[in-house]
Amino acid sequence: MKIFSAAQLKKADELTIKIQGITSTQLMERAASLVTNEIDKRLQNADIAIKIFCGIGNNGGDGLVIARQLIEKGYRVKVFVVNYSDNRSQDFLINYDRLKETTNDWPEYIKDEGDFPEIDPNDFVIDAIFGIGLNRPLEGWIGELVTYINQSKAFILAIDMPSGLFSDRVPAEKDCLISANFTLSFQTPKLVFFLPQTMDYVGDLQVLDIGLDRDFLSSEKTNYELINKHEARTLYKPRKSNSHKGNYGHALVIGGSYGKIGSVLLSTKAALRTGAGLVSTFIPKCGYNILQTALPEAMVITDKNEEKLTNIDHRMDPSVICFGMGAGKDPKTVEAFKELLQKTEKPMLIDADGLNMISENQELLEFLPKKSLLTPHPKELQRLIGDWNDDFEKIEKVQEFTQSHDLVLVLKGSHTFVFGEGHVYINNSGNPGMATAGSGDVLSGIIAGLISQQYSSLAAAILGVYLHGISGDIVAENRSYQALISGDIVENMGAAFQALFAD
Ligand SMILES: NC(=O)C1=CN([C@@H]2O[C@H](COP(=O)(O)OP(=O)(O)OC[C@H]3O[C@@H](n4cnc5c(N)ncnc54)[C@H](OP(=O)(O)O)[C@@H]3O)[C@@H](O)[C@H]2O)[C@H](O)CC1
Ligand SMILES: [K+]
Repeated sequence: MKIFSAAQLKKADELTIKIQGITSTQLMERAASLVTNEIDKRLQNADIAIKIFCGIGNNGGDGLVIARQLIEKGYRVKVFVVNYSDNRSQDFLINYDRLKETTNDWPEYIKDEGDFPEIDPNDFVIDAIFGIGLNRPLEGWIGELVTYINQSKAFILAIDMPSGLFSDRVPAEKDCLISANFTLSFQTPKLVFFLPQTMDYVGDLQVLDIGLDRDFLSSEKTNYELINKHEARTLYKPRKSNSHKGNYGHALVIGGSYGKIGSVLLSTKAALRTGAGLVSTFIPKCGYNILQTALPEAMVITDKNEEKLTNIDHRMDPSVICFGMGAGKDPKTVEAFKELLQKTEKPMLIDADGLNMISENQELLEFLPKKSLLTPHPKELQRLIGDWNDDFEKIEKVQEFTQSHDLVLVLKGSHTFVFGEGHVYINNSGNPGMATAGSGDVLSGIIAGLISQQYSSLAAAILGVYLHGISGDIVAENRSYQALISGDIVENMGAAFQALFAD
């Protein structure tokens, strides 16, 4: 699902009105009706006090339509106009009059702190104060009102955007903005719904298709795409029955050091569970019996050193090398990594200590094969490209870094972001239970397992991240977040592939 900017959505709005021969009032009615239906579905005529705070623009207009429709369905609704300006949008005015024809309980006006209404923790608050038209931080009493609403502890549903949240920048420390329990947003999600600094203001999210012009939505260019099942499914390559393990490549996982052999085991098993034809590992001698016992399906080559990697003489021509997990940072290992880079042409996946070695020896970057994949978590990223002021600057820095070195970068997080070929793919599977030891090793193995099967680095990263998340969701469903361990993600890869095609 593409992610558009506020300006692009406004353009879509205007185009839709023209092409479909409707008025903006009819489009507002259509959009707001979808919200009313979602509310009605969940409330089931519950006798709950609904308090709708309406701005004076079209977000407010939505709120007025929702109020009228909920009143017509018999709900107990009270409307407050947040009178932060004397301008009124056309559609606000039209719906203000329509609301007054529907009820004798006319909207109350809020003009300053003195007008703030009582809000009970059991109330259901609808935030229709600002949407994508927000163009400056909330000032004075408007900011106070938003803070007051948050402090009420009432359930807050935000329409289109939590008020005070910009669609194109993170809020300043002092900014006031609605902290919604739920956001119903129109047509496409906004980038700020997925950034670490802003996603918590959104709460649970549902995107409502308000029928904006399809041609515009499919032809309009954007660098950001949300990856759900539909997008992941299009990347999947079915298997021919007439095939053999050679068709699915031979991955080589290189890593491990004394006491950290488990990470290599997790990556190797994940690559096999993802469908790699053959997987070999190159590890220090201390890991030999462990690997051969724990995973008979994998082959093992050992370094001459007992405890760490000192000379990676693998004598193979692997489809893909996955390097770094558990490798440690001994100078001899760094030297061995450098020699490995210099003799490898095919894209490599570099994770964990491999990333830290590059961070501490940036000259290694020039030896990285093109289209190689880096899979940092935020801390490893900071060591690699330096710090950033906010999530937008972070995205710009990663974009610049990946394009200048022709790399793919997987930035792990509650929404993992995949950067490649100038685009940003935002993963929409996974859960907090996956923040557990070894989860990153498993992800690296999954991605390497896909590259081994001739997926491009970028496709393997996008599909691999999605499947990793789906597998984790299946585990969390059956075992809870707390009990999820990374080996479960490996074991549930089959169910993840099946889930890709379940409707
Ligand atoms: N296609 C769609 O997505 C549809 C969206 N709809 C809804 O329309 C809003 C966007 O409505 P808009 O009128 O453009 O803007 P807002 O309602 O968000 O804001 C109203 C005006 O408020 C002023 N403003 C902005 N920031 C502040 C601030 N910090 N303090 C005070 N006032 C502020 C600004 O006007 P100015 O003249 O002051 O600049 C805004 O214009 C969208 O979010 C949806 O809810 C349609 O209903 C259906 C289609
Ligand atoms: K809003």
